[in-house]
Amino acid sequence: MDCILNQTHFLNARLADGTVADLTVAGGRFSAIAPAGNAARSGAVDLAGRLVLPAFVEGHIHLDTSFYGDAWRPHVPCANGFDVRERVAFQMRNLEQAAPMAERAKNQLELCVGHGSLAMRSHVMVDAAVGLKHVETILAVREKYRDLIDIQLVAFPQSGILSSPGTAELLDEALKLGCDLIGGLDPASFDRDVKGHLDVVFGLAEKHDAGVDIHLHDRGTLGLFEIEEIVARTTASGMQGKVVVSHAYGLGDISADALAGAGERIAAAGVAIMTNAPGDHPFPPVAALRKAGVTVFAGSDNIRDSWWPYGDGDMLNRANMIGYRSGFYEDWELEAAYDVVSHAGARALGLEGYGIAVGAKADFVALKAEHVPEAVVAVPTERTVYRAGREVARGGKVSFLGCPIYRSPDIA
Ligand SMILES: Nc1ccnc(=O)[nH]1
Repeated sequence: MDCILNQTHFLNARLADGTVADLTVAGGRFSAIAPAGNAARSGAVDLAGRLVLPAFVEGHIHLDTSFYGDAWRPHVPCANGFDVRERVAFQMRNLEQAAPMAERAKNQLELCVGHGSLAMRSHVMVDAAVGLKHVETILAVREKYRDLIDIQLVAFPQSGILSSPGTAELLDEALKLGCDLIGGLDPASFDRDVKGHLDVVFGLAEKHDAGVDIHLHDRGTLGLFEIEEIVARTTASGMQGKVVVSHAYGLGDISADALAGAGERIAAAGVAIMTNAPGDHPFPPVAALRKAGVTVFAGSDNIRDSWWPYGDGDMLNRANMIGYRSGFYEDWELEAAYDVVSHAGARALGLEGYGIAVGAKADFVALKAEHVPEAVVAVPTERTVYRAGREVARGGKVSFLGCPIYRSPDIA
């Protein structure tokens, strides 16, 4: 195979709208999409009716803290109900004996690419104890893999901001080093100072023209109150479309009336909500929020780390979990579950050139399914993943085909 082939044809691609098309890729982007049977055939890849979807969007992961690919670490429950501090203590104890962070991050990253994600957002912890060590390591991993996957990094204050003196300065530094977004963590229950916490977060966002992505585990009306504070700040600082509340468990256990008003306000502020439909936690009502116009997207979150032993880096499986927990049965609902791990994720992350369209990046997955609803319920494992029109993974494994393609100059 010609590794630096600039133009490629893909024949007989089944698109999400049910049509079968021939796709032409030039310079890493789709240059033509025509009804099947029209493309030039020499050197073409026959997709034989496989469903072609844009690569999935892994919208929330922790590349620095997974044990995936390392020794199995049995889960240790919190002593007295969910407690972030306990989870972090467990994490730090175990990380001391774990394989080097770059190696664990690579294992996780290849797991995600293997399943068809070619864009991701990773939170990377910053606190007084670890300083910028995690950020520096994950920045280097991102650089190494930049031609394979697009990675956004969030400077994440895992030990709070006000309760971990020096963290605000470290977050500032992390943004200077190359993090794209500023994170946050339960301003009420963790730092016990919603205003003080958000002052730092939005202050740094403004200073660095960075997006915001806040971890919010706080439940019920406390969680809702914090979301409303974030919504107000977003509007006041003109940051519509650049702010995310991750987890937002509070939206999962409030009354329908409270939710209706909140959904409208969240949508109006352009604040997106990330959920992974986590095990036994209440989670945001995906259908109701989407109906209100909120961008709801998803991520694996933790993969085999201190939080839980689950996680497989497969966003199609995540769509299945989200659909299952949401009680989605009809085709349009299954399509919504798929949207959460694809187009909605692209919108939340502000990705340029996403989709199967002329001019879009040729980052896609070909899989054996009749259509999107079937893909969501069947979660086919037989998939081929293409980055800029070149095969990079097959059957769940990154397969570089021995080509030194990742330095080729025509990949943006
Ligand atoms: N779900 C979470 C993962 C990692 N850190 C957190 O605070 N929360």
